[in-house]
Amino acid sequence: MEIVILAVVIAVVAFLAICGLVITGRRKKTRESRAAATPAATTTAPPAEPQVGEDAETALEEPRRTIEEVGLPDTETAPAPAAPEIEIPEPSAGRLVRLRARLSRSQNSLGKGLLTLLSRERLDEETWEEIEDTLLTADVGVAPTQELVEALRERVRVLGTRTPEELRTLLREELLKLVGPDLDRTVHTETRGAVDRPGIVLVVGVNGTGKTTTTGKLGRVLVADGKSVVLGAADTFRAAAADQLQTWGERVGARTVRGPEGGDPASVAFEAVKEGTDASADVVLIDTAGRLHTKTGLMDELGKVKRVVEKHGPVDEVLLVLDATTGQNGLVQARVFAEVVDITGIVLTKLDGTAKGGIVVAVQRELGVPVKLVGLGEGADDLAPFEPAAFVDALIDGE
Ligand SMILES: Nc1nc2c(ncn2[C@@H]2O[C@H](COP(=O)(O)OP(=O)(O)OP(=O)(O)O)[C@@H](O)[C@H]2O)c(=O)[nH]1
Repeated sequence: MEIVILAVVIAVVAFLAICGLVITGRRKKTRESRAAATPAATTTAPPAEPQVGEDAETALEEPRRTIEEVGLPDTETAPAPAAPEIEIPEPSAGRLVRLRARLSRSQNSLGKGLLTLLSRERLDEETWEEIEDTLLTADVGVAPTQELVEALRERVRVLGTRTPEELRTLLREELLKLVGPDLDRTVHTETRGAVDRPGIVLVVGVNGTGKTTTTGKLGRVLVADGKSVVLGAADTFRAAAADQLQTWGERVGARTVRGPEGGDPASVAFEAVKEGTDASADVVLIDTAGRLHTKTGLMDELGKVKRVVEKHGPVDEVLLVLDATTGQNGLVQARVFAEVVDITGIVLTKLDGTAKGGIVVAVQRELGVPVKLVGLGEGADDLAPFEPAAFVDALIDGE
């Protein structure tokens, strides 16, 4: 009997031991699988709220490489920086006709306005006054306006009948007379006489009128005409102006001579002509500074540039750049510059952005110097030789 009891106790103990082992094993498995899931959640999902201070999570960083482990780029096989591409500028002939839409868009009020007034049933005193006002608003200037109105009145009176076609022809002829169809508008880029040096062109004007841009664009016109050009960045007061000019030059393969910022503009101008001569270039274009602080200051600066350059020989062209949108203010600037240097030609920029095309007439009268070039946009080839007939046609015909 005792033996039977002992056997039952052993059996019960053995059963309990087996059950205990199975439960422990299951718990362990559950813990392991939870542990496996947890790290993945902390690395990928961002914390719901940003945490700061001690609560902040430490940034997870990639293992850093030491300097020895970081390889240097293979300089021998790395591609060399591409040389800037040389552009082929558009030929300058006929540009005004091609860009005429730009002009007429902004000048509509002048030509169209005049034709509408002239086509009225009765050309009474009031109408003639309105015609005068239209011309004055377009900055034609007082004296030229009176001349035009008088000439038109007389011709309309003599003509008697007046069809729209006749009126258009009359207006065209009278406007053309004012603009001056016979003035010499050649930009003189060639040396006079048998001298072995490049033509010298000085570009002057108040900063912001488009002087540097015009110098760059003119360089392109000359390159398009088959000439070799050296640019002189004598506007040393603004480093960006020299950079700007150099960029223009690089685009057409023209070299730019520049000096240190704040350096002597005259010495840069002198060097530019010297380099142009040594390189047998056809033309040297010199961009000058136009700080209109005082007339004497300007006179000193520009006068010196001109004098120093003239050690190489006479300057062939002095172009004054004027912003057409500045109206009367442009005329005041023109007067000051004309007292300081002998201007031989005018460049009117931003004619695409103004309805005051009459400034062409006014400024020519003021200085007795022809408009030779006009700026009709910010594009590289938007500088056009000025052609009076194409200009007047654009005023009258509009778009
Ligand atoms: N719409 C229009 N913009 C022009 C024309 N000519 C020049 N500009 C713009 O006028 C701005 C001034 O031109 P710049 O050439 O920098 O003027 P700047 O007189 O040389 O002035 P600095 O460089 O300060 O000496 C630029 O944004 C030109 O693109 C033009 O004919 N039409």
